[in-house]
Amino acid sequence: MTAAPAAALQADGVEVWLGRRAKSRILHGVGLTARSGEIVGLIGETGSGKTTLARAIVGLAPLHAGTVRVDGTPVDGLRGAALRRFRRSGRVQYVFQDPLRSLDPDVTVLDSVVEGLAIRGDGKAADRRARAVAALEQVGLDPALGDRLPGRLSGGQRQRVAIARALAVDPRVLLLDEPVSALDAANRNHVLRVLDRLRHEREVAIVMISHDLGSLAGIADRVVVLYRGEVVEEGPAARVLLEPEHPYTQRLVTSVPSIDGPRRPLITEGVHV
Ligand SMILES: Nc1ncnc2c1ncn2[C@@H]1O[C@H](COP(=O)(O)OP(=O)(O)OP(=O)(O)O)[C@@H](O)[C@H]1O
Repeated sequence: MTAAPAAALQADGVEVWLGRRAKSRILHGVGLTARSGEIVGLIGETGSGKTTLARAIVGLAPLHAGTVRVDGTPVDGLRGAALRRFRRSGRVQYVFQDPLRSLDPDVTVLDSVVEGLAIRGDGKAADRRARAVAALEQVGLDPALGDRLPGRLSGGQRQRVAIARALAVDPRVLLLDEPVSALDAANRNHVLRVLDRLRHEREVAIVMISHDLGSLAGIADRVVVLYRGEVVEEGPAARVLLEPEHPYTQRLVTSVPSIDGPRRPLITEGVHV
């Protein structure tokens, strides 16, 4: 019998302390795993530590303890040139909650995606442009929008540009912080369909932080529940969202107006590109 391949992302025992003078422990030994092609929902109330966990995974928040592995290789202890090489490799991509933070307001959409490839040192300039156009098409954006500045796009379009920029470098792991919460229903559904397609086509592991449990019910395979910096429950999306076991998850789920059920079809009409 051959061993199962390592998860694309495996974080174990992640502990993070933050604060300038008086530091407080924000994460208390958190574990998070995502396999290729899997979408994992990360939920929890405001301040539970979701963003901090994503930042710790990409090396933006210091790890006090714990490990982060990508395809089985530890990446948390990387320093100096090794860390720069890992960052440049683009194997883990983090898309901020506000896509404007991921995008330079003075750089056109296409150049912004090209720039992500250039940082990685991928291919010749002409190849990078072709790959950037392909990435925009993959997220359902008309490449004609490539000449626009981010400020002249809708929120949904900007979110897709940020995802295209992250995807262009062929990541193994994509961390998305509230990718759909600020979007209207049509744009939300479009972004969700794009993610669902990409995990199959690109076999990327996706961790999706979201307050929008209805969206997660439609797309996530597994859900991890964070409460005050600890994982209190995790399991298949259907089980966690429809039959939560932990009282905290029960409160979280019942505070949402309606979850129609996992794997409900994503709405397809009214798409704005
Ligand atoms: N730089 C920092 N210094 C000190 N405390 C911080 C810092 N960043 C975050 N925190 C604290 O860490 C805790 C977790 O914050 P975090 O942003 O990870 O939560 P979250 O679950 O992502 O919340 P939200 O859903 O509102 O985005 C909060 O109590 C927050 O105040």
